[in-house]
Amino acid sequence: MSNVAVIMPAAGASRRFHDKNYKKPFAPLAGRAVWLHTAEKFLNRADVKQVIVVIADEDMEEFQRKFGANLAILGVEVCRGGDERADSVEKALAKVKPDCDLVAVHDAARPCLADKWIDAVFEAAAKDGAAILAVPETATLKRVAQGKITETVSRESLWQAQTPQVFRREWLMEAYTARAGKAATDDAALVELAGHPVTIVEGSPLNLKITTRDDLKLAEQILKILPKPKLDGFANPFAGDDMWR
Ligand SMILES: Nc1ccn([C@@H]2O[C@H](COP(=O)(O)OP(=O)(O)OP(=O)(O)O)[C@@H](O)[C@H]2O)c(=O)n1
Ligand SMILES: C[C@](O)(CO)[C@H](O)COP(=O)(O)O
Repeated sequence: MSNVAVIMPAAGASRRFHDKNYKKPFAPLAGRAVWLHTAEKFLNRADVKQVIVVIADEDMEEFQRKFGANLAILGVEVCRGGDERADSVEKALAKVKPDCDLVAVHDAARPCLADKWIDAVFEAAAKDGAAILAVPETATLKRVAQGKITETVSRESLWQAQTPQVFRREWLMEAYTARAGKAATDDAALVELAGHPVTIVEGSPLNLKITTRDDLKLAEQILKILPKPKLDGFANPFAGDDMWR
């Protein structure tokens, strides 16, 4: 069995979420914060040895006030994020325990995970060194400029990357060392650049990234149909509190 460290980026600005009360990782979803739903998917796994949630500087004080006691119970570590998602991952990567041979990066904004998808991408990464969940592109894609279509882009062989994205620790370290501040909207892009092949594991459109308020409504419905993770003795720290208001 691999020893997996999970990095959960939750330090974004949630600009597209347009909620004056909450950033999306902290928004209430079926009675608890989005990030807690996401963390739960990993916390009871025997192969997960470390969970690091990445929080923006501006949110750290409130986050610790609200969740500090539960973080200790759950063994979730906290790390300060950076300006870009890749900066946040890079900061957390420096805290990954050396005995973790795999590192899984999973958006805190993707709470709708099923164990079978995690199992599949972890297994593929253990075998191949790098693997990500993704779904085949099913829409017709248009390139647009000034509100007009300039090109219809073939969707042939196009997949939508998701997370978890899972890598041998040394490959991900190497990729981030070589990054030199380059922008990257996912971690696989940096591992590809470092010359390592990344295996695609077909996931599900249900593994939704919460980006807008409508996505939150969708996530609530999806959670109803996903198998629930078992989490004995977990106190719900989000007891309708208004800490993010
Ligand atoms: N500097 C950043 C930017 C993003 N993220 C995290 O990376 C995940 C995916 O990013 P995205 O969905 O783009 O979140 P935001 O950047 O917050 O969204 P927006 O672009 O609407 O501001 C989210 O869990 C987000 O919190 C992060 O940890 N640090
Ligand atoms: C990592 C990711 O979820 C894969 O689809 C996506 O790239 C995150 O992009 P965002 O702009 O940071 O949401």
